[in-house]
Amino acid sequence: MSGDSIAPGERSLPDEDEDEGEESLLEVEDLRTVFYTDKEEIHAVDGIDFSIRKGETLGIVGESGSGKSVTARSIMGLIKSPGRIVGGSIRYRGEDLVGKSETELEGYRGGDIAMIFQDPMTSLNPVYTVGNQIKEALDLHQDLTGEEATDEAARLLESVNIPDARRRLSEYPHEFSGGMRQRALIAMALACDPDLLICDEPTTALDVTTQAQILELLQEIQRERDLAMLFITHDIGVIAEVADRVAVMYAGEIIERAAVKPLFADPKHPYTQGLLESIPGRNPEANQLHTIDGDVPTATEPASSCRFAPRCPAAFDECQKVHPATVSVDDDHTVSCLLYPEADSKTDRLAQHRDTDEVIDE
Ligand SMILES: Nc1ncnc2c1ncn2[C@@H]1O[C@H](COP(=O)(O)OP(=O)(O)OP(=O)(O)O)[C@@H](O)[C@H]1O
Ligand code: NI
Repeated sequence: MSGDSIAPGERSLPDEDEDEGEESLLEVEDLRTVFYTDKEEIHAVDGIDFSIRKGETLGIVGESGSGKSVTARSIMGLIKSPGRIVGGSIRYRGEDLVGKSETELEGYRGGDIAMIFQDPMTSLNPVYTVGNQIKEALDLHQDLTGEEATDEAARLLESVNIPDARRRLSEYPHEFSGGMRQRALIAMALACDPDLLICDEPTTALDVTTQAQILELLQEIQRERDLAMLFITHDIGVIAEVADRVAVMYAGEIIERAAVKPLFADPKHPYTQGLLESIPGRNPEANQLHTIDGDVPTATEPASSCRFAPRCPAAFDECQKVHPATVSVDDDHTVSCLLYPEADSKTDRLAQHRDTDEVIDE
């Protein structure tokens, strides 16, 4: 069903973006989402850029409050008052989703783009059987009804490894265990036949064994269906298992972006380095688990400094005064930190960061 929602006709072609324009399914550019509360403005997502290519998994990792869920909800068109997308674009197959009507967005949601949340109970309706809920999605998105829909629903439950699938169609969500519910939710998402699956902490509420099984299942499904995935987690260890590319978020910004291998082998940002040190077993000499002291600050105004500076072991005076620009340190590896470009003198670096909103090349 992909592409159906994009009507043919006369419209200007989307900008071909650099080298990845053709294969990018989703391109997010300078996205800004603000919550206007009685007390303050919260810049929950503050100018982020990333893209997801067909069939790949982009992991977004960051501590609690860094803006991961608001990013996901912005893409899904689920930001409600007092929140608002105030800038940037979210292009899906070249079409900007920002500014689309609720009806148009409903066409994408669950159709082209599906989402799985941390707590399956909030997405499953307790008063309908699991089978009915999957069949409703099949009716809505694949025009399947009656016997055909029942067969397909059973097949979907089997495909997410729920034993005795046909019988379990007539059970209610509360009769399923936590892991089974998450599987049922994945089946529901698949009933929409999406091209992009957004997973917001899908395994956080599960025990370790179930978590591993669900991660494996998601990867299997992705390979089979050539799905693109946006995988959100606070656990950088999980990222290593599922992601092809990674975006590290901090206080509304993406502070480092790279393919998973270079990010783990050679993290550039002190925050990323700190997150990696917190993985148990990664640093055998450490006799206690390293954690970064303090919390993610709430961004209540546009950034005029490095928001990580107060917690950063490498911070110097200017970090409190200059907002770091994005530096390209390698092919498809960027970092937003005044320590880069590494080869330049401190004076040169600061001048570049002060002067530019564009990417600085190393
Ligand atoms: N409806 C809302 N009203 C006001 N502020 C909000 C709202 N939703 C999110 N925020 C704020 O936006 C910021 C980012 O929140 P978000 O939920 O995206 O964080 P997160 O990275 O997903 O964290 P977690 O790992 O805890 O889920 C936080 O400061 C949060 O308080
Ligand atoms: Ni979240």
